[in-house]
Amino acid sequence: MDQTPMHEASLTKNPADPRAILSDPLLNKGTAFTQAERDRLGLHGLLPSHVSTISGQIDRRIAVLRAFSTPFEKYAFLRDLQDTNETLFYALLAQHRAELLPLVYTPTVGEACVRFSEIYRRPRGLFLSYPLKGRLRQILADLPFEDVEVICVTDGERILGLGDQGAGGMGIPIGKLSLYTDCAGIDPARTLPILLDTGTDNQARLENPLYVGWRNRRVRGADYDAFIEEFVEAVQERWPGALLQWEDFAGPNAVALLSRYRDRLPSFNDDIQGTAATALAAILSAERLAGINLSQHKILLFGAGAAGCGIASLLVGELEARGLSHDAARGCIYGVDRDGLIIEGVNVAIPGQALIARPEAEAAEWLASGKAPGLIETIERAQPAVLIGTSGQFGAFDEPVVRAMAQHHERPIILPLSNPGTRSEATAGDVQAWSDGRAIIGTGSPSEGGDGAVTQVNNVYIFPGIGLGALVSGATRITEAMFAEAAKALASLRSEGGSDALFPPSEQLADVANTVALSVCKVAERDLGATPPADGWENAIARRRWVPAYRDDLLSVE
Ligand SMILES: NC(=O)c1ccc[n+]([C@@H]2O[C@H](COP(=O)([O-])OP(=O)(O)OC[C@H]3O[C@@H](n4cnc5c(N)ncnc54)[C@H](O)[C@@H]3O)[C@@H](O)[C@H]2O)c1
Ligand SMILES: O=C(O)C[C@H](O)C(=O)O
Ligand SMILES: [Mg+2]
Repeated sequence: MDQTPMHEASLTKNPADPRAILSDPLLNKGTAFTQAERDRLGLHGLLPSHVSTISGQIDRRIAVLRAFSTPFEKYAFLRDLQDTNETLFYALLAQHRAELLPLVYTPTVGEACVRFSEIYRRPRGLFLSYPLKGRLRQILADLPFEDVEVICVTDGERILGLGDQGAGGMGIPIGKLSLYTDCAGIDPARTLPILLDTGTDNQARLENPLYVGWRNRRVRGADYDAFIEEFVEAVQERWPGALLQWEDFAGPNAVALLSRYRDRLPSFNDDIQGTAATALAAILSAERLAGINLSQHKILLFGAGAAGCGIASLLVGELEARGLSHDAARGCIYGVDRDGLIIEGVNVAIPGQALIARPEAEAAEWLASGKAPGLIETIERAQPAVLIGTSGQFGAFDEPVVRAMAQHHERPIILPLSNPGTRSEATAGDVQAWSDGRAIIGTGSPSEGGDGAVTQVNNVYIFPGIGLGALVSGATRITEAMFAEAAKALASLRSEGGSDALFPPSEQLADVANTVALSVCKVAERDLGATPPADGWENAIARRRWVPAYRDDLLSVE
């Protein structure tokens, strides 16, 4: 006997089931289906009577969203909208970007990753779990994701500063790709979030009966590497030329995967390279605001992991470009990690730290106490003009630290970049208060407790434009020069209006993405031989933009 439930049977037996269009988030218009569409597509009865416009829908959705009391509830509401009506989701986001960005992205996306299993409802993107090893090629070949242009992938091990979230990490690629569409106008049908589920070492997740991921400790070493290799080969075969963004991998894997794959496909690590360009742009803006010359000052990086070492590397390149020798450029940068000031031969923990390790001879006096100096001691000795936090250590920039920074500089530049706010080295309000309002401040997450002059220094100012520029120019590689130029392009957007803002406000992220994309296209033309279209890169960038408007060709869909 046929055991198929009746509603499923009728769905499969009738491919023209009118409900199919309502459950396709890229085609669904909800109450905005016109009477003619309802007639033609057989939607009468399936929708309430009122025929809305997209602007009416936006007004209704934003009113409903504002009635929720917590950011997490609002996040779940927005994700649900994204999974049911993607056009409306992006139209809403474009119209209310400043309000919604902190919900679909940092900081709320962090809580959403921690609580991912509680709100998991519908499939989005790909979960490729380790037990599928050996089958990835076939799985990708069989799935109906055609024309994918941008992939964001994580294994969930370093989700913001919140550590290992296993499969819950999927929230991050979903959020990043939402911004590829919102800011850079990449067609959502051409984006693909991927979670490589190689297990989790988060005991709470492993023990939680609700956890939706693969309940296994993390696969490591050669087995892990082979799985990633299989994944990359499968991606290259299925979507040749697609851009692959590595996101929120734990430090050592982040560095290793970038160096293994950066020359094999258009690919970059957002936490290393996107963050570096963002931080450099913030420093270039702040330098002009403070009226200083960076090459005559010291910069202190607190937390020299993937992000910190990426920033160091791009900074050294910038200082060299200004005429400093390699050693002089390195000498401008100090790194303090969990074992104090990073000193050659003493406490270099990862290869990237070697670039900024202080020579042992120079540090001999400092080591007299038998221990590498900590943050405050390093500030007192080096008197840096810039302090950057990528440590994930909440409150590490305390009052003595900020006061020490403010003692030697009229306008100290203080950038607690760790996310989310619960992992930030300092709040903007505290930095303002402890520096008597003199500090130039940028925080990774939207600032809480600061006034209007605090900039969100987050790689969302860079990665959408990098991706857009790479796609428009057809770049086969994402190069360091692209990040250096992107940083300069972003810094050039600082308004000279007298405010302390380092970047334009988030409302302008679409313009920012265009500017960054243009700088990438120019580097692709100069260094990779990309050919500009006859009417120039700007027009090519503008032409590419997907806009969140309902399709008006549904009446002709067969
Ligand atoms: N604002 C942004 O755009 C942005 C971008 C990337 C990363 N981040 C944030 O930066 C943080 C770090 O990211 P990552 O990818 O570099 O991670 P990571 O794990 O590679 O690096 C963190 C570093 O901090 C060090 N650290 C830990 N405890 C410390 C302590 N008590 N004192 C000094 N150093 C300590 C670790 O040893 C490690 O070197 C995260 O919170 C992340 O959210 C922000
Ligand atoms: O995701 C963000 O908000 C920025 C960055 O990529 C991070 O990992 O913190
Ligand atoms: Mg990240």
